[in-house]
Parts: sequence; C-alpha cells; structure tokens
Amino acid sequence: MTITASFTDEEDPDGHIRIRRFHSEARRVEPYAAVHDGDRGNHGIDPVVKDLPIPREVRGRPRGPRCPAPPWTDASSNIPPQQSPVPLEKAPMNRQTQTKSQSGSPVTANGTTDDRSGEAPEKPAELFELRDSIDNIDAALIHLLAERFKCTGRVGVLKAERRLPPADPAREATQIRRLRALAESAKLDPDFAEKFLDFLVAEVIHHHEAIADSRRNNGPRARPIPARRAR
Ligand SMILES: O=C(O)C(=O)C[C@]1(C(=O)O)C=C[C@@H](O)C=C1
Repeated sequence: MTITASFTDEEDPDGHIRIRRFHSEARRVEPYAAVHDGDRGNHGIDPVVKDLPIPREVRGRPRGPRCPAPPWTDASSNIPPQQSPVPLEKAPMNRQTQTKSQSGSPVTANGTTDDRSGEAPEKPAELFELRDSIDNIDAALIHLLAERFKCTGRVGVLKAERRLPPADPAREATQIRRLRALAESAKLDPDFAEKFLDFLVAEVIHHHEAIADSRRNNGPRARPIPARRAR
C-alpha cells in the first residue's frame, strides 16, 4: 500500500484524508481491514468510499504498457496537485475512475475540480481533427501490412518449395540497418523501428514455418496437368 496523497479538511481541523494506492484488489483487503476493522478499532477512521467501484469496473481489462494499471484508491476527494507526491497528470485515471470533490463537482484527471456541474471536461476540436488523421493513418497501415503479408506469403511458398530456411538473418540485418537509418532521418525512434520490424518478421517467420509444415505433411502440391492440345 502506498499513500499517494494526504491532506486535511480546511473546514475540519481533525479531518484528514489519505489517498491510498494498493498493488491489487487482493492486496487491498488485508491492510484495509487492519485500518477499518482491526484491533485499533474504528477510531473515527471511515472509508470515504465504502464500496470500491474501481476494481469491478476494471476487472478483466488487459494490462500492459498500453493499459496502465488503474489507481486502487478509496479516495473520493479532490487532490490539490501541489499536495500530490506524484504528478497527477501522470496518474492513470480514466473517466470511470473520475470521482467527485467534497463540493460534489467532478474531479478531473489532473486533480482540479470541474465546476460545470456533472459535465465531463470538454474535448478540444483539435483532438477530433487529430483523431481523424490518426484513423486514416491506421487504415493506411493496415492496408500496407496486408500488402506486405501478401508478398511474404509468396516468399514463404518459394522458400518451402526450395526447402530454404524460413528465417534469413543476413537479410534481417540489412533490413534493420536500413530501417534504423530511415527512422533516424524521419525523426522516429530507431529502437522502435527495429522492434517493430522484429515483431513483423517474427510473425512472417511463423507463417513461413506453417507453410513449410503443411507442405511436409501433405506432400508437394500436385502440379496442374496442362490440357493436351487437340491435334
Ligand atoms: O526476405 C525474406 O527472406 C523473408 O522471408 C521476408 C522477411 C521479412 O518479413 O522481411 C522475413 C523473414 C526473414 O528472416 C527475412 C525477411
């Protein structure tokens, strides 16, 4: 458990609010009970949120670099950014985990209070324009990848027919050098470019192996017999 923020209630000198972050729901239960139900008794320490809405909402969501762990917090109060030990704009907080301040106004991801009652923060028009372009670029990427896989599919067949190994490390080394240089001149992270190529090539090799396996198991494909010309 980590105390991510701790502050007092301006209107109640005895009022302390702590925002706690738990590694996981499983590791929340014990320390939570120790504070609220333990021997120390409940000396006026009340969970602000009695029933945690967050774990239920995030259950089953994939975790990974693109999906940061959601905050495991029992706080329902606003966090003044200057009091937060972590920059709040970096805190993974999504719409579902947005909460309300003591005044009842929604708390935004950067810890400020949005006073337009009940409304989510407005998204700027530029965000939508940029997303339109991102969608177009993603569509182009999908089409380009589909074309690349058509070519590599044919390479896979050629390699299987000639019993060539699916992977060609020398070719890969040339590709890496070339793509890293291209990435650098395009101001793209060359490490990312290399990782992306690795990811692609690994998939291609997988396909090549599947093609070679299916040929081995089914034997070489029968060549179509050319129709005899009528004399
Ligand atoms: O060029 C080849 O030999 C391929 O099989 C294609 C490809 C690629 O996807 O670019 C895939 C595997 C090889 O190790 C090298 C390159």
